[in-house]
Amino acid sequence: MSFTSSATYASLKSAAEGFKNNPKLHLRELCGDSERVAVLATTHESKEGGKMSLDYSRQQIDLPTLDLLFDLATSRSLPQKIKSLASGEVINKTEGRRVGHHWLREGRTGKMGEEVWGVLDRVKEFTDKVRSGAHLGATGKPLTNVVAIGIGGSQLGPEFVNESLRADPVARSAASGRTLRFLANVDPVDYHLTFTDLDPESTLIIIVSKTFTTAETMLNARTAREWLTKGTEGKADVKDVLGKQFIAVSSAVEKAKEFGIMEENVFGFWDWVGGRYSVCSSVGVVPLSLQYSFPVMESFLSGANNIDTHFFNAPLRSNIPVILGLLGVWNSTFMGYETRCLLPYSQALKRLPAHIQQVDMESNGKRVDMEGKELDFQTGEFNFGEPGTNGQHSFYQLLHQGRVAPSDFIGFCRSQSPVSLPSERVANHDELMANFFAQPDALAYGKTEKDCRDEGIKEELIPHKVFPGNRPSSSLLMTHLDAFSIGQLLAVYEHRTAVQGFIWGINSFDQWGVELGKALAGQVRNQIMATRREGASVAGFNASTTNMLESYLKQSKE
Ligand SMILES: O=P(O)(O)OC[C@H]1O[C@H](O)[C@H](O)[C@@H](O)[C@@H]1O
Repeated sequence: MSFTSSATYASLKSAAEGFKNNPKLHLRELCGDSERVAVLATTHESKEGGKMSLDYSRQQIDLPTLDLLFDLATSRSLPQKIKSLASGEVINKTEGRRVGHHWLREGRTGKMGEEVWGVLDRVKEFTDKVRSGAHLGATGKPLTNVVAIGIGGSQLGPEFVNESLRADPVARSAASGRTLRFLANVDPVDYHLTFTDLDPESTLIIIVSKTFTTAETMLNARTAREWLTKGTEGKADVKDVLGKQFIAVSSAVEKAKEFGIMEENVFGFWDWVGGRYSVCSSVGVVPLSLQYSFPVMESFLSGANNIDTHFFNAPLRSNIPVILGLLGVWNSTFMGYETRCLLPYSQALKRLPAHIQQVDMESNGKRVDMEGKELDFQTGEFNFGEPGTNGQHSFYQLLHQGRVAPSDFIGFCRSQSPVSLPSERVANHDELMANFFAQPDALAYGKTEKDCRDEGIKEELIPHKVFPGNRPSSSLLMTHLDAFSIGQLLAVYEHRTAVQGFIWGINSFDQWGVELGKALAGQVRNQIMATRREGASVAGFNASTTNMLESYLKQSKE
């Protein structure tokens, strides 16, 4: 039976209708029910990560709706689908692949332990040698600068983890004297900003590409190779420079070799690791171990594994990724909210929203079900976010008085870098967290006309100062943010995405929607080349593109 013709779908649809414009089901009322609040909360605890507490009492659900959501999970065979993911069935059917990013963090005794650790042992050996100075650049200088060139999943995950670790005391001290930069955009400005102040003799370049065909990455790779060889010209043999300072991470080892990278300099991974799920493979572990040391990355992998185990084993009602995924489906499919926000109250998580944007939108923005049948409902959400408190001074106006965007607030009990001034009423981290606790309530409760009158607000200003409230959010409170808990957080959001895809009945693990634009860009590239080299006139495009392209070719200089 199709998703939308099932009885559970109909019940949830009518439950959602009941929540609209019903003052009795306003969050102000629901949040006052302490019994309900106690049910809509769960905690996952681990020795290394401390507590991860999820409170979803500010979601527009009551207890009967919650039961319906768990019925939906069962009727959509969620437990069986989670099992198929864990056991390695070919669930990415359009690409004929298994989905095994969780195997990357299972440890030596895991299902793919031998293969995974075959690579990880090499990564450890290589990164230890670079960090200790046993492996030097071609002119004998220590390789203290690393540039990782990659885009999409080959950049966003590693960049998010890099930002998250920068202020962690253990990682920070391990990174002392080292720099790690990422180059993603094919825009030459990005290349310029990345390389301009680096010394080629002390720079190690990593080309990160699962396919080793991505146009942007390949052009940046050729450009960086040129920078490296020019910058060391006359000081060392080119072969030696490339052999010691130019390495690759890819699942297409042959292609990397064809590009000119020596086999011993290629760190592989497998086709069962999707690009956007690859940060736990060499994609993340090579650059981040160079920066922060292999043991730090091992701890990150253990954190992700800790949540994999939770996801694969915990009952649905206390399973954090399952609950978050069901809430995602509830808010988008039934309540009709098309957007959602990820709001970490942590500067270290400033790139988490960007990473999860790819994980989620590239996975679940689909138009057909697993069998290729066109869907009669929308899947996926627009995801965006910024760290708090910055977002509060930017787009929260819309969240409070404009459109509704269900939000996930993430906060930590301890700061990575505490600051406390004796002259201040609270420590700086407490000030941050005061906002973490206040904003969800402001969104949920709002401010009524009566509240405004009681405050003595002038009558004509009251409409402007009313907050409707009833804006849903969840809060995730964790003990601290370190390599382990970063891994946990990553896995929570990876699995949330899978849950939503499983419920919707789509393939969350392919991404055919990125291909068309790439193909058209190829046609434009050929035209630009023909015009620049042979003066060929623009042909084969629609009137709009022809006009704009002609204008571009006229105005731009090569
Ligand atoms: O790692 P690569 O093969 O270079 O791919 C880089 C990225 O580009 C593709 O277009 C996909 O949409 C992404 O999922 C992928 O992460």
